[in-house]
Amino acid sequence: MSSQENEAPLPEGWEMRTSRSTGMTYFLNMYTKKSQWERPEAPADPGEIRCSHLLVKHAESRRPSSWREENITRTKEEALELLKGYRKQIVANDATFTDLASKYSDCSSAKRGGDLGLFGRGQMQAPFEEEAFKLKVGQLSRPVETDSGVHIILRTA
Ligand SMILES: O=C(CCc1ccccc1)N[C@H](Cc1nc2ccccc2[nH]1)C(=O)O
Repeated sequence: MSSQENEAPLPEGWEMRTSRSTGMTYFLNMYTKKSQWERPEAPADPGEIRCSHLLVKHAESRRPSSWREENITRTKEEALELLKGYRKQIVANDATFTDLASKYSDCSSAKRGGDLGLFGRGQMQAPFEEEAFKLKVGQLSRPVETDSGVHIILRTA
């Protein structure tokens, strides 16, 4: 075992193993149970994560309609301003994410406080996935734009 292998701690979610057949060191992703020979440089991809989101749609949204508003006419800029206001309230603890998502999210997940359940890569629109998989559990994203509108995302698991 070279000195390099037992030096700096491994990124989160990885463990070092020794192959029973070859005695070689390999690295195991503790979430997906996938192994690799190369020493990982980044935290292990969790495979699936769980998030809630608050979506504010606008006139250019793919489907400018929701349970809240049959015909959504606000501009993208107005949507972003609204969303920043909600984010500020949440960060200042003046309101909870669940409460604001339930009241104001233009996604059907509003009925569940914005909860989208567990999802893996390849299931959500790319900008949403990219931001969501960067979040640590409990972390709230900055505003993210998708074809659906503008979102803030809370990673819950
Ligand atoms: O696509 C859905 C349903 C999403 C959902 C997933 C899992 C559980 C519950 C809802 N709603 C769209 C709005 C929308 N666009 C999104 C893009 C990314 C993530 C969630 C999104 N929600 C819409 O209503 O136009």
